[in-house]
Amino acid sequence: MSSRSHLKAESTREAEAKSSHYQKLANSNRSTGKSADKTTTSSSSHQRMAKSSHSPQSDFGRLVWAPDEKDGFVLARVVDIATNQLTCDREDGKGQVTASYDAVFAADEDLKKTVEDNCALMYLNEGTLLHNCKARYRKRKIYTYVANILISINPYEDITGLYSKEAIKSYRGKSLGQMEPHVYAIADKAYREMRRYKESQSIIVSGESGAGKTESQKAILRYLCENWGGQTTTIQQRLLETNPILEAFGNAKTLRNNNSSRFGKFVEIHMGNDGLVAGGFVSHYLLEKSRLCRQTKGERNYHIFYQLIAGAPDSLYKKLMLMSPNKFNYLKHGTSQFFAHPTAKPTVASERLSDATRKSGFARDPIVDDQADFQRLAKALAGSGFTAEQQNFIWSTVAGILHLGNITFEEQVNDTKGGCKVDPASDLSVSAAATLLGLDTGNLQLCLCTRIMQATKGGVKGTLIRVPLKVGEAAAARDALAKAIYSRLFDWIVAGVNKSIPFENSAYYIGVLDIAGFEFFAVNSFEQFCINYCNEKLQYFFNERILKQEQELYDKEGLNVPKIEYADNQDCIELFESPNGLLKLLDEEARLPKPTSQHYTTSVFEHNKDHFRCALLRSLFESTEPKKMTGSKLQSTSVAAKFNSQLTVLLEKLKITGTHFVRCVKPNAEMKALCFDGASILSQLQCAGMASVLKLMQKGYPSRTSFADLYATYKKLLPADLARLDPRLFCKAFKN
Ligand SMILES: Nc1ncnc2c1ncn2[C@@H]1O[C@H](COP(=O)(O)OP(=O)(O)OP(=O)(O)O)[C@@H](O)[C@H]1O
Repeated sequence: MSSRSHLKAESTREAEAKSSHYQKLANSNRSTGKSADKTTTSSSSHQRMAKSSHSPQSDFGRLVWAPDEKDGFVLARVVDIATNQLTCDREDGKGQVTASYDAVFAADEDLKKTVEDNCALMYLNEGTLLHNCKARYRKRKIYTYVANILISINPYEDITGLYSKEAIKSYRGKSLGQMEPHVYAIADKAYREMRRYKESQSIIVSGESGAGKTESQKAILRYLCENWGGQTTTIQQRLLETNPILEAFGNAKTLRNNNSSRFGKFVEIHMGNDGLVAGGFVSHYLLEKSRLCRQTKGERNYHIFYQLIAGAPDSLYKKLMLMSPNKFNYLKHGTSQFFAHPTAKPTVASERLSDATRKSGFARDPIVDDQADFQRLAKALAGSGFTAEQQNFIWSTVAGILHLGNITFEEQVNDTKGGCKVDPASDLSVSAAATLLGLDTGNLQLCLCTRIMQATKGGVKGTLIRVPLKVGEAAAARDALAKAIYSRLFDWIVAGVNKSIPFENSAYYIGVLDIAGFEFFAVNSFEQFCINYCNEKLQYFFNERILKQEQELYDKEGLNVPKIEYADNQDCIELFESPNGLLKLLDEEARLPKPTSQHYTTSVFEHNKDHFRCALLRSLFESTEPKKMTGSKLQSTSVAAKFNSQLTVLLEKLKITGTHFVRCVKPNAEMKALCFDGASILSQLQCAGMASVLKLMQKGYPSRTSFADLYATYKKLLPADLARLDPRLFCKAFKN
């Protein structure tokens, strides 16, 4: 479990952090097998409870963290103690707070401390965690540990030297806690454990949109490539170039993040037996397709469209028949303002600019620069082995999709079947789309205005019939075609990227999972539904790996630590996955001749109305066998089913690797540098399971050291008889 080097690290820490905690949850994933040569020690101070639940009278006049809607917690002094609640005077003079005992946490001991690992505080709870993170964040220290889980709070500004080459070198080979908390330290730990245990590792980076997941993932990738890139620079260069490629096609400006990844990814960095980077592999999940045809006000389509318009050389621009973003239906509903780096002087020709860019200039962002990013993308594609012909195919397909979106339809007045035809005003768009997508213009027109049906009765069974589409249906078919082309293009590009970073010589890998976090919107899209489901699964994995296994270890070692209750979300996962759950019913609905949201929700409620009540009883009667699909209208795998099976594969991978967690936090909704919105941050930390971890640490054994280290410390002072014992037996004797 813990390692020798962690104890060494302790001596380099500040006095206040004396009881080193870096190791506590340390690889609780190893708690069963590889912990045999480890033991635990406890710091008795941590056994004291923080809450004011003990001896109420002694709490009178005490400084506490009291809940606050805006700041999460405020400092306050207990002035009244009632049966179920406390009343406190706020220290900022802004009145009183009345709250239940459970919601108030002792503050007096740790007020002036800021510690690298939150577990080094006297009281481990949400109040002290938030305070510690805030105090550190003010000093531009964005990283804090809770045990060996890293909390990373987005600074929204470049912090000098934080990711420099020197920093990369300085973390190499250092145990967690020897250096300031950093995502590099987590990457290094993963690397060392991969080598030590000869086992692949995963780093799970989570957090809501804009929290900094992608930037963390990139930092980890850079760290590994820079330190263990090996002799040949090609592979590491290609690995690093996956980012501009994936971001161009899979990232977009949203209201929450100018460079939001609209897909999930698991990037494996493969290492050979020599410990050097040997290749890589990117798995991607659930690209948000709805964005392709329509964007929320203030958001954009995928970066590639703007990059191409802003950055394509004149000849390519003409060949692709490009225009200003305002002239494309798939771009003009969102914001079509171009982006540039704050210091850049873009040279985009004025006819390419959108009205918004002409009026307000370029939006500035250090990460998104449409014109320059096009050059970067072309270079990255070439570097990743995409030939000139393949690149042209990509540009043509992207432009073809834009022209496809400009095709509109009108009713066929004389058509008795109520069919439609392509609006003559969009003839040019049809021919441009057909040319660029390599299709026949007439055929494209026909396919957009009709659908093919196979007769199942009457006439000659099996005959294919063309059924005319109404205007709305044809528009929907056009959008579906655009989305299908784009998502297949994305798959093809990722496959090409993977081909460029082969990993035949791989012994193990370090996988970095960057997947969008929980989000809650007034109207949740299907994609968000899937993402939330995925997050429930990951949270379950976190609970199992960190909370459950840690408690099992305490049980196994007979440590008598009281059980910590944590929110078990198995119920919620079953609601998605059970034979009558949300996913299965969705597939069934899609197979109906006329599926409706109303019918779907009704059947979900009907089948699951008692879901959270009589789960046990129901399980006695229910078959766990999934229902067989019979004579279906829908032959292909649904998006939900595909995502579900991808998720199963992913979780299987995570289960057999050592895991490390980076919890990213978005500090404020305005994307402002160093602005700490306490309430929102607290809620993110709670969702990430940090409150439960702290509870466990408070009651459990946050400090650990190996038998070997304890033995080495005391050996010289002991009589020869005892010193002869092997470390494990020695520790046993020592304990008794
Ligand atoms: N460590 C950092 N230092 C400086 N700026 C950062 C850092 N991390 C994130 N940012 C800023 O925050 C923005 C959002 O970060 P990022 O794209 O990594 O978020 P995300 O969690 O991946 O969001 P999404 O889920 O929407 O993809 C970045 O574009 C960058 O401007």
